Amino acid sequence: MPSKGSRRNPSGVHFLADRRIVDGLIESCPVGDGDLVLELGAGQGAITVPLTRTGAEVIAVERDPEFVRRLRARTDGAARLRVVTADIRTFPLPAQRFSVIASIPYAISTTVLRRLLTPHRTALDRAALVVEWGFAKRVSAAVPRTAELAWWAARFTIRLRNRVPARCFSPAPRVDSAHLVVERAATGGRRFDRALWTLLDASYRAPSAPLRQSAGRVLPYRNPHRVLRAAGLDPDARADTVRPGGWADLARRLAVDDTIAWPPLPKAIRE
Ligand SMILES: C[S@@+](CC[C@H](N)C(=O)[O-])C[C@H]1O[C@@H](n2cnc3c(N)ncnc32)[C@H](O)[C@@H]1O
Repeated sequence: MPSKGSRRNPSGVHFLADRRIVDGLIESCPVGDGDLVLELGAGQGAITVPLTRTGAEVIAVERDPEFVRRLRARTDGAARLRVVTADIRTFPLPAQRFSVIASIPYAISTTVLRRLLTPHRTALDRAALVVEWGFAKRVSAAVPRTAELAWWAARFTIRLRNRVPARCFSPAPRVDSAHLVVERAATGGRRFDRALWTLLDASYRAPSAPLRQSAGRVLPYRNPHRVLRAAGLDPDARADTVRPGGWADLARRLAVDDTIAWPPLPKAIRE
């Protein structure tokens, strides 16, 4: 969502105007009775209203008081809906498991994904998101470009489901968007997280170095070849060519080796 308004679009907001996109989002992230779902940037309710029919408990967050007023009027009487006037960059996220279904503002996509995916104790289960097309390509790339993207992709599967053409919004933005699906992957607890982050941090500091050298720096083994090969990784490959599943496999193997004392996670990942 381009943030600057224009004469044609004073609020700068692009509302979803294609019901098939909304239905597809909800279908890709099934929620129902007993589930908690957050909508981040609810606008005037294009997604909120169909969400109220799923039976899930819905928290719709929107910072624009006028949109909140209209949304409350439109959903008056919806039993399991809470419409909250808040900033999604600071709104406290639930400690209990939750899903997110939302068309998030382009300008703060990284901030929103970081809040949802970076903390190692995040309670996010699944998400179906409409995001800007280029952003979706970056976060769902088979080979992540940064340690943070690799951290996200090793702990969650992130799939670009389909293109959402600009014409599906009113008014239409300048660029297309994408429907992104995020699902928690089976990982392995605190030691897994520590091993994973330590490997990623070391490797992405020297992304063009061979894996045996960069990962080898944090492995206590004199010869890291064997453990890398056992995880299906080529010790001579560049560290920044490893796929998220490869990092996860390696971290899982190393996490069970009690002789390794992994450093604590940095503050940015603990919180
Ligand atoms: C792309 S629009 C989506 C609106 C609606 N969900 C839809 O699909 O039609 C994003 C919404 O996020 C709201 N928004 C932008 N920045 C926000 C923030 N920091 N906190 C809360 N809401 C925000 C905008 O006011 C807008 O309603």
